[in-house]
Amino acid sequence: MKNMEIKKMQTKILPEVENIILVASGKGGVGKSTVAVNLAVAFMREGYATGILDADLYGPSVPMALGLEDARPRVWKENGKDLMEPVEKFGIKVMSLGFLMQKQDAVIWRGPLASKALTQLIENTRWGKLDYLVIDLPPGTGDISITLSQKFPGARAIIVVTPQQMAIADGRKAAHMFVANGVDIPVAGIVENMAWFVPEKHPDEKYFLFGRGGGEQLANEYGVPLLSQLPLVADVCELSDQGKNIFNSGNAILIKAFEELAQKIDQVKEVPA
Ligand SMILES: Nc1ncnc2c1ncn2[C@@H]1O[C@H](COP(=O)(O)OP(=O)(O)OP(=O)(O)O)[C@@H](O)[C@H]1O
Repeated sequence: MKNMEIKKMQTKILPEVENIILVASGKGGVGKSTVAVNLAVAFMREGYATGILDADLYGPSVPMALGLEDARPRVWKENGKDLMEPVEKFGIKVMSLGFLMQKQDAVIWRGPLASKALTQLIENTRWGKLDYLVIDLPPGTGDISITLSQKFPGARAIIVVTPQQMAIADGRKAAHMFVANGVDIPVAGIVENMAWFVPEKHPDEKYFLFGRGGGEQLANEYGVPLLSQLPLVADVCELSDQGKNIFNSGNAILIKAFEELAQKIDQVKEVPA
């Protein structure tokens, strides 16, 4: 399919969004939401109008990572439809099903219902004009991720993995999801999170706690770039617990890594034909 046709299909659903980046992982806990949130902030800092959609219906962690647990979007009716305005934080527009649920609610929808709820969330949110919409997918390769990938044929994906071999096997499934099931989403590259640990008092030492080379191996297998290797830093966990982002940390390595990640993704805007 030609670039223009792909763009046109995407345009129908979100006409005012220029670029969609799907952030995926083969399994939970690898740092997918952390990467999605901080990538969105990095795009905003590059001067782009940016939004983030938390599509992880079963464990929406974006509101917490942004300190927005109690936020509620403005909702109004138009032509019988409930429309919503995203919540703003750090200059980015944020939408999550978490905003519409009580904290103790557990989402027990099965696939088709969950996909329908998400579709409504996407279509009824008034994002306004955006250069980038970052979508934090649920972990794994379930219905929601596949439905969403089919909805946005003009999107690009990044896959977050940790360096160990087991994680690579999961990352491979995520990468495969974007080329199978009638989905044809280009994988922009791999992000290896928790690649190594650097003790604060010994910044020259690197400890490869979870093995090494996994991100590179997956990137080579799929012929895509290894976009970034992010170290394991205690700050990350503490910051997200406090609703802060990497750019509040003063951690020069992480700040540079996210700036470069946003710039690399931005350099290759065109969808390959
Ligand atoms: N580079 C890092 N260094 C230290 N802690 C990290 C790093 N990346 C993520 N974390 C922490 O690991 C935990 C899991 O991260 P996160 O919620 O982003 O993972 P996830 O892949 O989105 O998981 P899930 O899909 O299950 O929600 C969080 O507490 C987060 O703060």
